[in-house]
Amino acid sequence: MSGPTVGVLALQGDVREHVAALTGAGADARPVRRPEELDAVHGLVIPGGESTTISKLADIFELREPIDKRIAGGMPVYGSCAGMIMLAREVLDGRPDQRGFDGLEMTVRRNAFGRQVDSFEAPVAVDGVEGGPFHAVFIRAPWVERVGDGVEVLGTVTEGPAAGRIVAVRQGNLLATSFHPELTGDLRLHRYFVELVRAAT
Ligand SMILES: NC(=O)CC[C@H](N)C(=O)O
Repeated sequence: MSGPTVGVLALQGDVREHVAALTGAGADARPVRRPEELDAVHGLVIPGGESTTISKLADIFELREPIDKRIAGGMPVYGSCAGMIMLAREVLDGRPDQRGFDGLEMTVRRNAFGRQVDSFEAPVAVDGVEGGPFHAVFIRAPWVERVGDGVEVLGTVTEGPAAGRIVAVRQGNLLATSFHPELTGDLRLHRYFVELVRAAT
């Protein structure tokens, strides 16, 4: 059986890595830059990168409204790092003009881990994903400061100065992680997402 068609929002960020990970996870993966390309996919990944830039380009490429509509219609979306910020209803320490999609009922803090741990790696177990903790890579990552009703916390940092911080969440078909599984060759999270897309299609 061929896999579901999954797009990667290709405005800015590590698009190629997500396309490769999704392909490895069995999806028919492709970049999405135009509304017509969005129409052709059953799920969408918002990559890591720079959320302020992605926000600006989403308006310029006229993708904001179509993406919000697809989210409202139940399309599965997975955001990693900047993608998590783009999927949050509220952003702390964001730029005043940046705006996310109508995504998860949560508040994220941008660049939350601060200078000392700007970039770091830590084991993170994700509920629903078997095989032990992820070797999670954080690069100027956000954390989740508050979750609303209906948002499931799937993973927290378990050691070091950031212990206890929420870094993986899910609300219905929306999934977000502070870290970048697309950079470590661990396909489990992309497989989990591709299954979600398959189930929703
Ligand atoms: N690795 C990343 O995606 C970094 C996110 C970036 N700091 C932002 O605010 O969008």
